[in-house]
Amino acid sequence: MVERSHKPAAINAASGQEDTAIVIADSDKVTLKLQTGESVEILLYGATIVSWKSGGEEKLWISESAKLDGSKAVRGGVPLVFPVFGKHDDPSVTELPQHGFARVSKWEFLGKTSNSPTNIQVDLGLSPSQVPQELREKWNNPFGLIYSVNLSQTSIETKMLVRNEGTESFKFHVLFHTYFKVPDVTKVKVVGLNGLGFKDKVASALNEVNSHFTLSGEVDRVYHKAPRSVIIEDDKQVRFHVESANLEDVVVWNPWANGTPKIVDFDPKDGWKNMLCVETGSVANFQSLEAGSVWEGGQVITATDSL
Ligand SMILES: O=P(O)(O)OC[C@H]1O[C@@H](O)[C@H](O)[C@@H](O)[C@@H]1O
Repeated sequence: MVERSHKPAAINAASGQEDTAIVIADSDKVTLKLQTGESVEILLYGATIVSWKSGGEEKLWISESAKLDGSKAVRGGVPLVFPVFGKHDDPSVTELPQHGFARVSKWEFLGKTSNSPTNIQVDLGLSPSQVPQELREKWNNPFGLIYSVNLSQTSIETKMLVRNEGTESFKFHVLFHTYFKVPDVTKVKVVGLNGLGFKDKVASALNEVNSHFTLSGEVDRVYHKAPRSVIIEDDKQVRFHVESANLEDVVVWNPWANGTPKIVDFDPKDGWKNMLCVETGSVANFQSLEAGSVWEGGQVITATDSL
């Protein structure tokens, strides 16, 4: 149970009238719905956002064979990366699996923290007792996470609060691993990352073009000290605006045709054409958190084609 001074009252069932925003929570999932039709679905497993609908359309890509039963991390939506990004040789995290344990732990629904007909927010919490035992032993730090998801008519906001509840400092990575749904990734431009230093995790074919890049092959890049604002657009229009707060890095990932056959739960295999991960986080360096301290970072994603 995550302790907090102003813990909201949990709601366990449909709480709204038909003319207002509602939150529906069951033992596996929390659903937020605005009266204007927008919605978000969050699995308690991993606190993974598995659907975001805005303007009548799904905005997130999710694999047709994604496991939604808590048997493995969800392939798609917005999985959460904590306390390590990828695999890392730092002794404090080296035993952990790729991307840590937040995405494979069952979170607690803490409740609804704001609500109007056009805006609704829920909080979810994770503490060590909810982390699978074998993983908890590999990162034995007393911590509390509070993950807030806020839905409004054209945007979602995701915020992570990390609290050190121990007597010694610890370090961590955190990342919102967002799978954006796009009509044709070969036409996508990511605007805002030009000229930045990055770590290339594959020797990829990537065409740098002035203030943006287009994709023409597998890409897996960690852009360090990225700007707060990144835009995903294609030949037709700006699709998404991603605005981050207190997050230094942006990861861009698409496995392309050669990469998807190696990912067992990636379906259809040509689904890479319709997805792009643009992931805001703090992963190039560790954040260090003193005993008793709190860190917070987040992002707002606006679906500009719904405006
Ligand atoms: O297959 P996973 O563990 O969900 O990771 C997917 C990808 O996640 C990205 O964030 C990483 O940069 C990639 O290297 C990785 O392949």
